[in-house]
Amino acid sequence: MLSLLIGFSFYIPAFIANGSGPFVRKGTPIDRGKNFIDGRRIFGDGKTFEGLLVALTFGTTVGLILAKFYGNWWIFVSFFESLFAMFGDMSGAFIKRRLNIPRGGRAILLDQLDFVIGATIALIILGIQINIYQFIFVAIIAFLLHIMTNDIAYRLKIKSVPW
Ligand SMILES: CC(C)=CCC/C(C)=C/CC/C(C)=C/CC/C(C)=C/COC[C@@H](COP(=O)(O)O)OC/C=C(\C)CC/C=C(\C)CC/C=C(\C)CCC=C(C)C
Ligand SMILES: Nc1ccn([C@@H]2O[C@H](COP(=O)(O)OP(=O)(O)OP(=O)(O)O)[C@@H](O)[C@H]2O)c(=O)n1
Ligand SMILES: [Mg+2]
Repeated sequence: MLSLLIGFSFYIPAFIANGSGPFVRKGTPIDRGKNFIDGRRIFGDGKTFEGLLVALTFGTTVGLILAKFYGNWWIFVSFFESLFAMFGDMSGAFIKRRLNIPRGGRAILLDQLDFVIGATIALIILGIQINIYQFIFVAIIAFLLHIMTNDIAYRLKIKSVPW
């Protein structure tokens, strides 16, 4: 059980990074409004440079706390993990646009896990061992937390959709 909690703690920067993006209401779309070859937006207006910046700032900041437990290089790990979490979030948006799901449209599992997959890739690149049980545990927690926090964010008017 302890190993599951330690595995979960590795993902806190990604959670905070993904959770802080929505505080940016209007921003500069990363795809600059351009369309992909299929005539639909590359990412859509939900992926902005400002959101990326806020996500990286908060994700890296939480690394200062993790560094107390895991050593200073976790400040870099948190930055790198937050960056990949946001790449995962952008990949999720890219896939949703290809599937003709509009910005803010629902994509169960993809919405909840896109940033977790991105963060996992970052941890693997950095050689941080995550076993399958830890990954499944984090994926379940992220799925549940995502549904709950999106509901809260919707009620708080932070998000225009509750997912
Ligand atoms: C992770 C740990 C150690 C504890 C979690 C404790 C907990 C359950 C806190 C409740 C969170 C809360 C009160 C949220 C308020 C509403 C909110 C700001 C939600 C964020 O937006 C929803 C969603 C957007 O996802 P999407 O872009 O993919 O649609 O955020 C995704 C949610 C998660 C990744 C699950 C984890 C969420 C958190 C750890 C808390 C939310 C993060 C913040 C409040 C960021 C802190 C930064 C600022 C600017 C205050
Ligand atoms: N790189 C990012 C990621 C998120 N956000 C903000 O956070 C909100 C919620 O993020 P998310 O749910 O991932 O985007 P959606 O609006 O659902 O758009 P999509 O369908 O493309 O996921 C977005 O609307 C946007 O305002 C942002 O500005 N920049
Ligand atoms: Mg979404």
